[in-house]
Amino acid sequence: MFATKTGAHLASAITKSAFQQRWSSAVSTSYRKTREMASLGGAEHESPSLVIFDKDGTLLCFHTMWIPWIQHTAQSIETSTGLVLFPKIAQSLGLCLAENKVKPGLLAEGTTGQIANEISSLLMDNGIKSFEAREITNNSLTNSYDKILSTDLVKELADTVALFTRLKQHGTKIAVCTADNRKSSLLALKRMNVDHLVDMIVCGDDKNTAPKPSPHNAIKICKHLGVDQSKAIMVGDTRVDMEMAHNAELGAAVGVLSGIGCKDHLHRADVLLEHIGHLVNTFYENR
Ligand SMILES: O=C(O)COP(=O)(O)O
Repeated sequence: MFATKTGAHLASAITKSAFQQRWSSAVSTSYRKTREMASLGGAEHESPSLVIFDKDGTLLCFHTMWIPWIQHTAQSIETSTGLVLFPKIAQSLGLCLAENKVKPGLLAEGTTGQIANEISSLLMDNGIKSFEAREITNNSLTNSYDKILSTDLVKELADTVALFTRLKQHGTKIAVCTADNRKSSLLALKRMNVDHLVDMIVCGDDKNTAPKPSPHNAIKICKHLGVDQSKAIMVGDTRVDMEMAHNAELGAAVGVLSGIGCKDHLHRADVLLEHIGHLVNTFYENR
């Protein structure tokens, strides 16, 4: 019902702003067609029953929170080891120091567990024993977490309260599926004033979960909320968000350009939006 697989390639030949207009109209046309066909067949147009949101880069500005986090972590590791490692850590996780921007990579797409493994391996490659490497990494990551949680590094990318309220008025369930830990995810949703509007949250450090792009978490959310996978859509800013949606056979993979991924990185998106503020216009008949 939500599959709007219009060609991502259409975009490549046109300029950015023209591209954005063309792309959204191409998407709407295709989506309209799907709806028209559905109503010709006597079926009512159906809006998504569930929207699964990625958190960082989709609801919140990625860079505002995660650049200070990795900077604190690297600083603490350098203090513990006496080695200059920040450039190597940045490179291995996908932080571009020249632009001070997070690029696609583990920092943007991985869980804290995956990031910890990467940093530990890097410390071992630099002569630190395995046990010590893990201990230094874990302590540095935890201290850095505590540091950023005590500051207000939540920068919203759209009016989340308005969007979530609108979705609820349409009877749509809302879930958040993030690589981030539960503690900071809950705090972020609370700071955004939307914690009471979210039906389910799946986080990177939850038991019985699997990192994106595994379909596991998306399927788990659909089952728990009693929604058929084809009636759910996934909204995210990275390749793994799009791949999780396809792997779980969700109704649509919706890419947003407000985070890490550019249009090339998000080439598997069925629908590409500037930011989540355009979601209702794209997917709902009565806005
Ligand atoms: O915590 C991260 O690194 C990414 O989190 P996200 O899955 O919400 O984008």
